[in-house]
Amino acid sequence: MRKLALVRRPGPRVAEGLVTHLERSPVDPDLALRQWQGYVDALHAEGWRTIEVPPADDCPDAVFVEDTVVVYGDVAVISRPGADERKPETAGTEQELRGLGYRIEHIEAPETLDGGDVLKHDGTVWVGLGGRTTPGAVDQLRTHLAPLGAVVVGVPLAKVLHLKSAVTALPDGTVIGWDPVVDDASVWERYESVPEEPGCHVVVLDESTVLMSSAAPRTRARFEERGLRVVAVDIGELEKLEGCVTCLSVRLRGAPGPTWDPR
Ligand SMILES: CN(C)C(=N)NCCC[C@H](N)C(=O)O
Repeated sequence: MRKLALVRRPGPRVAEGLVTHLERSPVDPDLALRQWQGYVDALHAEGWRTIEVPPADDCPDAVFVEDTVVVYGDVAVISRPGADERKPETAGTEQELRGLGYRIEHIEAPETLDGGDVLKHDGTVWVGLGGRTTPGAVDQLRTHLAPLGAVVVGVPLAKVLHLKSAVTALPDGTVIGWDPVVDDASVWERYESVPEEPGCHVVVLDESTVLMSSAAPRTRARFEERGLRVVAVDIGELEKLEGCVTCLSVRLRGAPGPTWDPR
């Protein structure tokens, strides 16, 4: 697996980020930046290289770079974020992925899609249909990804911001979720619930390693019991803005395109 990820450092207005399903609590921008740096350092320590997307400092939520794109194989589908404040965030991501040789597609108006609603595993792409992503955008995504063999499935989402606020997948494909915010766990053949909300978000670093929040120690212990190695990071300031570990990067694991330039 190629270990390369896009990240975007938090801007000066990060504390003004959107909150939808949480009570707003004060965010310390300096601590948020240090925690983001800790996340990036953890990726580097695990052998990942990172590329910083140019800042979008007028957009408080720009650090949640995952929401700006869906990358599958050599295609990058640039999102059209559901929140108007976030729409300008996509330009920098597009510029970076175009430079890397990805084939660029777009979610077109009036439809909207946030990358945080998209969970991929082994050829299946589940897309949460909640407050940010529309059914028409799921159809557009299917049009772009079906030629690559992906099966794109819309799933209900009412209780949280994004699909990946509720569920993510372990390296073996087991989907893990925090039951109180999962609308319909029967969507997944292999589903397991975890005991803590921040525990349902993992970033797969390799076949036996996951990155997760340090705010879920009981879930961490469970993952370790099943033989996974866990890298835990404190991203508390970003969690106050409904962020999680997945939102802070776009992992570029797919097959390189014909014009791929590893830089
Ligand atoms: C999987 N998740 C949760 C994400 N990919 N993104 C989180 C975005 C949070 C931001 N304050 C917002 O409201 O847009």
